[in-house]
Amino acid sequence: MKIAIGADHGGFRLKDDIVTFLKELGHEVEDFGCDCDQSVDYPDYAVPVCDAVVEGKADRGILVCGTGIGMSIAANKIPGIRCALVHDMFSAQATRDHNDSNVLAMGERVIGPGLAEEIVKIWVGTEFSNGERHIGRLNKVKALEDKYTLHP
Ligand SMILES: O=C(CO)[C@H](O)[C@H](O)[C@H](O)COP(=O)(O)O
Repeated sequence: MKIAIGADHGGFRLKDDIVTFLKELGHEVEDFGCDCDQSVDYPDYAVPVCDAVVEGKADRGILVCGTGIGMSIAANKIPGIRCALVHDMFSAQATRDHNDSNVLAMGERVIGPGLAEEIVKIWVGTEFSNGERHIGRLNKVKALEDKYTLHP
């Protein structure tokens, strides 16, 4: 799988750990930064990761900031992105199974690398269930994108 990844200054250490972990699992990773603790703005790193997913240049995306919240808020503004903020293994499985989430957000200031790696492993390895009820709900989410997207 090809995975795009990005972080702000609050998440780059965990992001770097996840990059190494994903490569060990045999995945291709495109790292959009950042790479140091100089203060940056999370939307600037959410956008290139999400663009890569929406444009089909990456299969999935992973975003890390201090809490994962800022990244998830920014990512979910982008049509086509279903970003899940996850800090437990049950939700990692459920959000793939039920929501077909294509971006995972986590917070370096919330969880440690051991749990984050378990979450990534489950999230990357779980397929969408294709359940009829879930497809119907996702279609309603897509309809919201159309309804609330500003058209010039
Ligand atoms: O957006 C966030 C919180 O919802 C992220 O966790 C950021 O990483 C955090 O806000 C950065 O905070 P800092 O005080 O500027 O380091």
